[in-house]
Amino acid sequence: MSSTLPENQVLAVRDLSVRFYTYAGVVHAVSQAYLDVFERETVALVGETGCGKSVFTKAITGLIDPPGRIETGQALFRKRDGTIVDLLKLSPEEIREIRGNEIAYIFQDPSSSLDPLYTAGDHIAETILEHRPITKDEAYQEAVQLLRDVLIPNPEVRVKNYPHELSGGMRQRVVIATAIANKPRLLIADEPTTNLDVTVQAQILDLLRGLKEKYKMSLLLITHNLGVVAETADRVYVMYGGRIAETADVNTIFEAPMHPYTQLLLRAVPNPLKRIERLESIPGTVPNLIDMKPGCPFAPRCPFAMEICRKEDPPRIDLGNGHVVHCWLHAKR
Ligand SMILES: Nc1ncnc2c1ncn2[C@@H]1O[C@H](COP(=O)(O)OP(=O)(O)OP(=O)(O)O)[C@@H](O)[C@H]1O
Ligand code: NI
Repeated sequence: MSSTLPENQVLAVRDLSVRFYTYAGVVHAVSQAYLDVFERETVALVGETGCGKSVFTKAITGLIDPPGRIETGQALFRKRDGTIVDLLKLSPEEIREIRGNEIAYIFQDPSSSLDPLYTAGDHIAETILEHRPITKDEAYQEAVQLLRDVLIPNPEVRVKNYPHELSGGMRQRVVIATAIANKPRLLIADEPTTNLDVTVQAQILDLLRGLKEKYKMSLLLITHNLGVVAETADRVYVMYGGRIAETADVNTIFEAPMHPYTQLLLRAVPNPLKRIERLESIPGTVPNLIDMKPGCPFAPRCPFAMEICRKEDPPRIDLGNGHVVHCWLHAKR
């Protein structure tokens, strides 16, 4: 692939493979994965636990540590100044300059991203001062404004609060305020509502949607929750066993899914807007990604699996309008 991007594209990941070299064997966490994010869109990455969602997004933000290794891939990113960089080729200093700045990351476990010894304001100001040459006073003033943006009441008071003085929902709002402190072009949110109660979940999602518009960001949302996908996403990538199984716009995914895994996911949650459930209701177990053999990772659970599915990696079938499925069932024979 060349190192240019269409003007409205923020991110293009191609052929990303990440492995972990463990004593138990080689974990094929992500294999030949890809993803596009265009300006101001919300992209959802969905799939069962352990399918590689977090490793995928950590890889493109330089957060894979040994024994993990990026084996192949390219992740082109358009910076604010218009230049295009391959995130996978940057030095640790260069990627640190982008992370928390042009690309912000909300981690799966929000409580662990706040240090109990620092106030809400400290967290936000630190992120600002890491990337921008302004004074400490100015950074704390911005922190108050950011807390207001994430709809925390009495931000002048809250800015001085320590994490233990805040509720779970408030803590997540502080995490979000920190993430948007430098006006990122791309916000990656990894299960941003896990461990929050249902009403707070809805508020946090509303907040993210509002901030995305206000700050003109793109949002890459990792989730198990199809209700969240239906309400929030423009386009969807379904992952299974470290691979992309299917991608399409959100309506196509819900109305005309082509991959048997996507179809089963939707059957497990008949009305995604009404019944918000996790995706664990499909028979069989999630694949073991250790020492994977060729063939479709879903074949052992697939009701339609054919002989070839167990032997050869599925082909990429382009159905048009951005709908792509990786499945032997749809190959021309
Ligand atoms: N540091 C590590 N060492 C070894 N294996 C790892 C490491 N980190 C992740 N893995 C493995 O990589 C695979 C993908 O993990 P990942 O965390 O990306 O899944 P996920 O889709 O984000 O799951 P969840 O929905 O539970 O967050 C899993 O098999 C996991 O065990
Ligand atoms: Ni994860």
